[in-house]
Amino acid sequence: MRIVSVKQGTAPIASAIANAYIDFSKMTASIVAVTVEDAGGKRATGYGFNSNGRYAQPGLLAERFIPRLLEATEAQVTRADGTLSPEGAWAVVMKNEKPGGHGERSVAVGVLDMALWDAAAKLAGVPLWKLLADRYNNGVADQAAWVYAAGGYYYPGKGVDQLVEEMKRYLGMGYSTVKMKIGGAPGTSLKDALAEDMARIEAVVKLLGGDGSKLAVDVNGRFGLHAALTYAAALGPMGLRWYEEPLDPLDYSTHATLAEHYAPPIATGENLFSMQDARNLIRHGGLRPDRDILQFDPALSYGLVEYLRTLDMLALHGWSRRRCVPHGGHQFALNIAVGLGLGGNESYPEVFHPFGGFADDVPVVDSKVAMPTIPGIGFEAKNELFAVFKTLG
Ligand SMILES: O=C([O-])CC(=O)C(=O)O
Ligand SMILES: [Mg+2]
Repeated sequence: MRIVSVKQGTAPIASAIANAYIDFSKMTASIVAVTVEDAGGKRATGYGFNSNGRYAQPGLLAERFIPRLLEATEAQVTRADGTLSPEGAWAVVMKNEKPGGHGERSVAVGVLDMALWDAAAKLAGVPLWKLLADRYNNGVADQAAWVYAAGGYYYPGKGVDQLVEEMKRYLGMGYSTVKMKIGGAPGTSLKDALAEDMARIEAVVKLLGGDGSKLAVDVNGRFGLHAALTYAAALGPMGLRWYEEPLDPLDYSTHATLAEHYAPPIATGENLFSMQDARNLIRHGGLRPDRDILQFDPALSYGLVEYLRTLDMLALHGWSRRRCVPHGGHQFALNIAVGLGLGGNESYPEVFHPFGGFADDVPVVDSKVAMPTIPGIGFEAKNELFAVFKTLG
């Protein structure tokens, strides 16, 4: 195996939406194309991008990670059976990088990792979910992935009626579980913010036939312990699907305190970018393996090579993979969910296009989505996204 070329670009995913912590008015994503050639001269180009929420990483890619990948020897990127080794490539790009302090280099490495897995599956002539099932899951893949519709963002002039209309559209698309943002009411007291959010939440739960277990709410890490507990007291009786990122993602002991006071599921992890950070959450966050949801996003956190380490760590700590529902609503995590037997995947029916969303013409039925059978991650079956990759030449 030989790395032939690596190209990178930056694509906009800006929009007027906001969560409780940031708006997306200047959001960008890195895109890469990695061309690989096997010993028989067969070439494949894999594509990668970074998940929403972190900006494009052109500097880190150009200065460190792409040059290292281009300098990799054939032996370094080849497995014993002659196939492409994303693990070997990972070790090459991470050479001379100290542990800890992950910053956003995990985002840059994740973009390359995604492209390498896409190329590996294309060279093998199989969809990535199948390659993963065969290599790491005893050949067992799920038939489909459970997906939920994430949205319910704050948007200028958006009131409760528009929020309910948006959620109604998701139900019409085949989703049965939806997610909305909370905790973002600007400039109000905690009491007023809670009253406003409860009105929004109650309107959506009413649309869901009164079934709170079909609604997740997402704070995007905005609350401190007092606000998190105040909301927890109000949300508890509603039996929501989960209460997401109520606290700063790195404040583990405060999660443990919240978990003592809030019995229904808590979800977090989308802003933890390494196996070690994930392990600290598991060790110190007081989360409960029988109900809580782990949202580590392989595209933001050094890619699938690192995510495999995270899954091993979870197994050692007695956590099932079914508790993992990655953040990011992208096809990469969808392949991982199906091929490795996770609990499901996020989906963004109306935001973060064209990076969010799955293959064209694959309908969501009963909140489940099946996988295309084309080789690789499936980008070629998603026209709008593939058009963006084609700009790399
Ligand atoms: O709004 C965001 O940053 C995305 C997010 O939290 C999610 O999809 O769970
Ligand atoms: Mg979130």
